[in-house]
Amino acid sequence: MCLIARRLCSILTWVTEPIVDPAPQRSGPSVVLPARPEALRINASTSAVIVIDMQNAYASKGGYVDEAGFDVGPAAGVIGHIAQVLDVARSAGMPVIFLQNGWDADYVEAGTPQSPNYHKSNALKTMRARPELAGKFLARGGWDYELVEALTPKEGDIRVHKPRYSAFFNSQLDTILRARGIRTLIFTGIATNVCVESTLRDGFHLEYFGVVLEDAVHHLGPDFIREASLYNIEKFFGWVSSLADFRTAVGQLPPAD
Ligand SMILES: NC(=O)N/C=C\C(=O)O
Repeated sequence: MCLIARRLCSILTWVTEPIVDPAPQRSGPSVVLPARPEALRINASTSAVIVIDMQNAYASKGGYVDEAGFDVGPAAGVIGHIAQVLDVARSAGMPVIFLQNGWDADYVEAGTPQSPNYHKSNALKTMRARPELAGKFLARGGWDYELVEALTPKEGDIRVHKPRYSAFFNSQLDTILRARGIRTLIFTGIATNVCVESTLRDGFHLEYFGVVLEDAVHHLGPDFIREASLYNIEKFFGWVSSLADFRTAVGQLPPAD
């Protein structure tokens, strides 16, 4: 009943609210993606799916966030939802960009005690508190840093390394997006309230239109933080949509060659 009401609400919003168009000069077919607070017009060449940090560190038992005491249980469902988003995007020829969070194996990129990251990173703090874990978390080349097997990139997908929460900081992301004329970023991944939100916020300041698919992300912390993050995004920084609406909308685009 609740689901039907939400779906009805999303359709009504779509019909009554204006449609935001991030790339009015585009050519070729486009579709309307229902979202809160307004629907957006998108197409395959000016949009990209951004997959934030779907690494063993964030989504697997025995990875960093599990060892640091966060709940990774819901990540399994999110992996399945992201896989569906990626299938739909690839079929339409929409770029898929995987972000991977972490540092070099010697942790030079992680920073010294003069870096806030050294003090706030729960990966670094957990390794300092438990020396038997030293070198295990988020080091390039290790299992923890790798993407979960179910989301192994396919031909044509792009991988981008990032050393801080925002994927725009000290990474190639902005250059890669600009070189392709991408204006709209469809966000999936972990964590809603940390790297997803940080990246969407920085994207907002760089003039990107950020849309979170609310059932293809997972948060770190209590459930209220998910609500707070989605509220912030819907109200101030971007738009909130869902896997079902993405599938229905983007599924109407012609298949990629
Ligand atoms: N991917 C993330 O949202 N990461 C959050 C915390 C961390 O990397 O320590």
